[in-house]
Amino acid sequence: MRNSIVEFRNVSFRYGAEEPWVLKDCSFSIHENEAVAIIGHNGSGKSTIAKLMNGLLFPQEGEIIINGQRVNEETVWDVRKDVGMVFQNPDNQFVGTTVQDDVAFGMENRGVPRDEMVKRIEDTLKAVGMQQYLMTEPHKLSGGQKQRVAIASVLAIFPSVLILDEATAMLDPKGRKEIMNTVTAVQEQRHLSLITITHDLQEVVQAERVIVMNEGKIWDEATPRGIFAKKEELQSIGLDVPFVAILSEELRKKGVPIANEALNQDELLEELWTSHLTM
Ligand SMILES: Nc1ncnc2c1ncn2[C@@H]1O[C@H](COP(=O)(O)OP(=O)(O)OP(=O)(O)O)[C@@H](O)[C@H]1O
Repeated sequence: MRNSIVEFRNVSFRYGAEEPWVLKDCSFSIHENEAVAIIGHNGSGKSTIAKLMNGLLFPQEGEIIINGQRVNEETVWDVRKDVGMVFQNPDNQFVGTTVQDDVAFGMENRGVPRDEMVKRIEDTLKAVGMQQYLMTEPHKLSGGQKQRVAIASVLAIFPSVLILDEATAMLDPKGRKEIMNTVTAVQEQRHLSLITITHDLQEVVQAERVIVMNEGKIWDEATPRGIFAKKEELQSIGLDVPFVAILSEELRKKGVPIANEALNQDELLEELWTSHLTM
């Protein structure tokens, strides 16, 4: 069993005493080197969870433990070293005038020695395929390149957890795929826990586990296969399911014996081939 890196224990949160509860009694864990997707309808509380994880917000009830440490005003700077976040809009995440300055910024704030900084800038930009853009001004980069630099800036702090909060939402399908491939490679290399908050079904399918939020509560958590088997229930809470899952269901209704839930085209073809052999 892998160690748990993030633990939410009966967490409830609201943005003000007069505001409605945004999260109510949420408990879950995320383990070392685990890739988890958090999904849910708009306003279900996903981004709030991300902000609670790195101490941008604090819960009114319950507790959040990151790497064994309870998140509060005293531990928040340690926690932020451990939990890196990349947001949706790359233009809001730049502070440096060159790519190099930008990656250096977070390290400067944390007092990383200069030689070490130079090494980390080189290593992290290489990890995200941006080493040739060291001196480029960020506004000259494409959306996907900007997100790669934002990821490098976070990785340079050596977090244990990387949160992507709709970080690929502004990219085209190719750009999304490239970013996710890069992040997956980095996750494996650095044994990171990866939390992807997303509406993109392809990203959900890539996760080991999916946490489904509905109206501020955890509605379910399971593997992508387990989650997408509940097609109608998911649709009833405003969520999409992959097209192959809908197609499989329709084929089943027409009498095609598809035994296992398919998550992509290749798996569905395999299922159809197997059922053809047994018919
Ligand atoms: N700063 C804020 N002040 C007051 N209410 C807020 C604030 N930020 C978010 N909320 C409310 O909290 C609820 C949850 O918002 P949150 O952004 O966590 O949802 P989400 O699941 O990430 O949504 P989306 O998929 O649209 O990004 C929403 O009802 C939202 O209006």
